[in-house]
Amino acid sequence: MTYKVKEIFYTLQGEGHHAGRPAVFCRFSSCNLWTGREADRARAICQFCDTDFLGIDGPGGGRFRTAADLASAVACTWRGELHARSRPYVVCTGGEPLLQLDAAAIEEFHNEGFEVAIETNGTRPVPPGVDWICVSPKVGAEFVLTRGDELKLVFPQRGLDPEQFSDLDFSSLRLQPMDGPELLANTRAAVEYCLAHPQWLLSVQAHKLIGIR
Ligand SMILES: C[S@@+](CC[C@H](N)C(=O)[O-])C[C@H]1O[C@@H](n2cnc3c(N)ncnc32)[C@H](O)[C@@H]1O
Ligand SMILES: Nc1nc2[nH]cc(C(=O)O)c2c(=O)[nH]1
Ligand code: SF4
Ligand SMILES: [Mg+2]
Repeated sequence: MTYKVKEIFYTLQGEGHHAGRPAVFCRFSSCNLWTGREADRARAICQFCDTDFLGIDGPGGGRFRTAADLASAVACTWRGELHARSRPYVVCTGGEPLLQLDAAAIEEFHNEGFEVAIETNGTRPVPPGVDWICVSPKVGAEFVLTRGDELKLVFPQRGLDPEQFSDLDFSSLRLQPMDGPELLANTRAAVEYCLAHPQWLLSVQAHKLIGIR
């Protein structure tokens, strides 16, 4: 299996439950809910995406012929010291990582000593072995991943009531204001929602505020 990867970089997780945690981000190319081309955005199922995931031309990106090659590139990107309190951490994202991430890659990440997290839109099943599953459902897309660790809902989405999701089997529920022209209003609405529904915690995209990737 060849893996197509847009970029691999070391930064802090900016979002959700693990915000602030150092991680290697492995951004897989392509998504099943948008082509990634601006010309197609208005017809896409997911229209608010904040990410360039097209191609393999980002820092550390490329085609990796084997799972071991991919894991080795991720391991080379980790810059933290080894410490008993924390294992190296890789966040598999995209695009939609579940179009490519398979059991072999997860096993090789583990062999390199990594804890493996995923950011997914919830339309595909997760192979076994992933240590932290963060699901972010999109209105109009199928939704098969009804359990995981973290449900991170971009808010607001037209026709989507967070309470549709609050009884599902996730230990962490997050509302993340939709970035874009309405970010300020969306943030205010998300704050109000969390104040009234304390089962939901706010997720701000901290990396954007502090100017890291
Ligand atoms: C770029 S996506 C890649 C992973 C996967 N395709 C997904 O949608 O979960 C990573 C995270 O960014 C969130 N996201 C994308 N665009 C956003 C935006 N405009 N505002 C806030 N969050 C956004 C997604 O919902 C997801 O939680
Ligand atoms: N710092 C940082 N944190 C993130 N958390 C989820 C991200 C993503 O694009 O999946 C992301 C990202 O792109 N950068
Ligand atoms: S599902 Fe994720 S990667 Fe795909 S377009 Fe939406 S936010 Fe972007
Ligand atoms: Mg991002």
